[in-house]
Amino acid sequence: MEMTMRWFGANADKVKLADIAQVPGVKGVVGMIMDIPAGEVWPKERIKALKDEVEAAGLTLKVIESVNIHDDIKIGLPTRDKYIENYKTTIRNLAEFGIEVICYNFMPVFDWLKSDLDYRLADNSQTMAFVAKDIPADPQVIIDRVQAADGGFSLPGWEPERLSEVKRLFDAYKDVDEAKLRENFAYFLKAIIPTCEEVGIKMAVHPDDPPYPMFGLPRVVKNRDDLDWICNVVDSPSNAITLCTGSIAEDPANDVYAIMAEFVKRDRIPFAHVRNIKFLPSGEKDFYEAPHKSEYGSLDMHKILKAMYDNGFDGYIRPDHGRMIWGETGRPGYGLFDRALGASYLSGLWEALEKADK
Ligand SMILES: O=C(O)[C@@H](O)[C@@H](O)[C@H](O)[C@H](O)CO
Repeated sequence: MEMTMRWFGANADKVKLADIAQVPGVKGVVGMIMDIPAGEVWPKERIKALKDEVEAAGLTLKVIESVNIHDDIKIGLPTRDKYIENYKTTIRNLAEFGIEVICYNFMPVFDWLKSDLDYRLADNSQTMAFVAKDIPADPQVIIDRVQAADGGFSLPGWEPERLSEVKRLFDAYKDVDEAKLRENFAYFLKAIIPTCEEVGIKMAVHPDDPPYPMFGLPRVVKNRDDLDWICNVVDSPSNAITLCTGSIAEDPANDVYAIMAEFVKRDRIPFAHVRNIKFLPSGEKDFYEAPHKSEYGSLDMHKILKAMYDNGFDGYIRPDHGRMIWGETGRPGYGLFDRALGASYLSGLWEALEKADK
């Protein structure tokens, strides 16, 4: 297991690499080049510059999150082949600089969705929440809300230039139902996984967040059976999963512990986002993002890490969204302090699992 933290790049993150390097247990960063639009090739010199910068801080760069998938691929337009070729070039370029895992998602239009980016806990820490009745019927309302609360940092998957086109995008998806989205997903995987195998990269899909349809858009990475379908559609260790415990557990019907155990055992989880959520009494699927430690949320983090440990997990972990605490401001979910506490806590649990085993 190697502990990492996500970093958005010097121009896009308030958190400094030097600060991440001081977090006990954290060995690497999960990197990103925010200004390359989905569909374009990541040039070698940009990747090299990122890697050099990360390594100069004493950290490793083995995981990229995300190389986003152009909507034309998800919609299945004829232009998709051009974007798939670009994606393959990016895979080759990343492999050349030692990248092992690419995290991505296959959600139409939006990345993750929350109703509240400034949800206050009793201790006045600031977190994010999903309360179904507060999700407006008009997606534009939620876009405006996210952009008003993003702390001045465009949130991953919520880049203003894409979302300005949201009406056109919704229209383009009108004939894409779940079966069609799956077909387009299979087409994409069949095209890129041979390249991944050749260069030694694992593509690791992130579960839909939340793991059920939103705004009438289909979703196909929602539960155990979807993950099984993905693993089987191209049966290769290069076709893998970023298991995000928070996202998958947002549907109480999903057994996060069993899903983790099964897919680690099948050697399909090279990267995990480990976070806790706390269900709210207001609705079956309402929750807020809790501090990582088990006692604050609805998930048992020891049980999650034990499912990973017992089944031979040897990939990368990162703490996930943290609260804003101690006066910190910045990109919602991605401050330094609470994620550092999360990383430390998860590392401690992992040490205990290792020692109990000896
Ligand atoms: O919620 C988050 O912040 C992340 O987990 C996602 O933005 C994640 O990076 C993507 O869904 C993967 O492409």
